[in-house]
Amino acid sequence: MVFSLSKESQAELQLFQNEIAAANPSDLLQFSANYFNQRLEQQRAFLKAREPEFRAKNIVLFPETDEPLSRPQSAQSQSRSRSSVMFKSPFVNEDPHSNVFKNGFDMDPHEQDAHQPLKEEQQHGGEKGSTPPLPMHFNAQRRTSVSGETLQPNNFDDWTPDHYKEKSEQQLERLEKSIGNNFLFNKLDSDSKRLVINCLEEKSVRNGSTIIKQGDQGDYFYVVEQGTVDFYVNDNKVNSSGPGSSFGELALMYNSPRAATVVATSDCLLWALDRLTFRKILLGSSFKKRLMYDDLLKTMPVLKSLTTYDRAKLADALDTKIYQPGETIIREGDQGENFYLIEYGAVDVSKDGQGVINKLKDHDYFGEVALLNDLPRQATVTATKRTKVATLGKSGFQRLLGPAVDVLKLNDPTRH
Ligand SMILES: Nc1ncnc2c1ncn2[C@@H]1O[C@@H]2COP(=O)(O)O[C@H]2[C@H]1O
Repeated sequence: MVFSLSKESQAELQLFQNEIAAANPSDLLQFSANYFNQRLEQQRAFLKAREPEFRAKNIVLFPETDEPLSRPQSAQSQSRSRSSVMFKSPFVNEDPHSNVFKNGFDMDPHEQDAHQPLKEEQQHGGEKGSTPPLPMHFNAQRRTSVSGETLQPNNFDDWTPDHYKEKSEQQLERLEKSIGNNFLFNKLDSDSKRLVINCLEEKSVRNGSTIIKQGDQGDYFYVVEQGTVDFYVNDNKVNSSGPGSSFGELALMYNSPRAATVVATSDCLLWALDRLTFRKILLGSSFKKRLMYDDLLKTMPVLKSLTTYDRAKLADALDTKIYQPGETIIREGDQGENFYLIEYGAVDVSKDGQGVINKLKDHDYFGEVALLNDLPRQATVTATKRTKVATLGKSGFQRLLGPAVDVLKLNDPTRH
């Protein structure tokens, strides 16, 4: 028998496959559990935000029992205890003549007749302002959590976005122009992007006002539409930024006090996203690399001197690579382009005529000598086990390692 997957299932699997390819997870099952948990939470969040619309149509999203969705039933369909309905993503450009949608669920063709009462909604579900149809056997009350990772968001089963408000066409147009291309939003799928945009609150701030005070608890994450801001750590100015930039993520990511004071240096127009929506929607996608590399960077002795902010910026610039036993990672005499941090595995460092001169393992680093001294590679590095490394390009190495560069210089094996 040949099983064929619906286009929706194929699209969902493709997304998942892309995520795996990008993350190269060492614990595939935990990664998968977290990934699908997050997808489910995002879908719930979106539906919860629009619950009043469903209620107005007598559709109960959150039934008391573990039964699937209850809905107004025709005499014909009342005898059926379980039913399937179609979830059309309201965030994508759907073809009104098709019942297959990106990031949504399609109707099981054998079950269509059993759902006359929903037909009208199914037909109009993609139009702006209409109530989105639901996935098959949907019950928003079921628990979603499966995570075992330290930085996973809290349990949000009881979470409803507090500040959800559909933006006007005019606001959407402005947002699209000003922050639509910001890297934070580009990484979101269309459902999540729309949810985040509708949870943003507009804030006008006068020149000279303090927007964030170092040491305070984190409440909002900010994106700058207009104006400029300065950052101060312990009263020393460390940074400035302007339109299109964002700030205030660290305290929300790490549940830590604000790491800097932020002061407006002109009248500013900001968009603020509340802590829970940030953690729920943005954290797992736009700040994924930071979550992914956080444990590695925190435990690397050479990076001990970096602040949370430095580590976050460093993580943004890292890429992952896996090498098989016997593979050459660096060849003596080549030009140096990358610095390497070993997440796990083992490598031999060897020199022509001398053989193996060093053995490195988890949380060691290599590739710094050529970059520090602007020299060709001084040794060959070969994986002796399956080895996962985080790589940092030359410009990132010079910009982002901050005080860790002094430690690298002190440890430079060619220095003496
Ligand atoms: N050098 C810096 N150190 C710490 N935070 C900084 C720095 N430069 C900019 N920031 C931003 O200032 C924000 C203050 O609030 P958070 O700690 O939540 O997140 C911080 C960062 O987004």
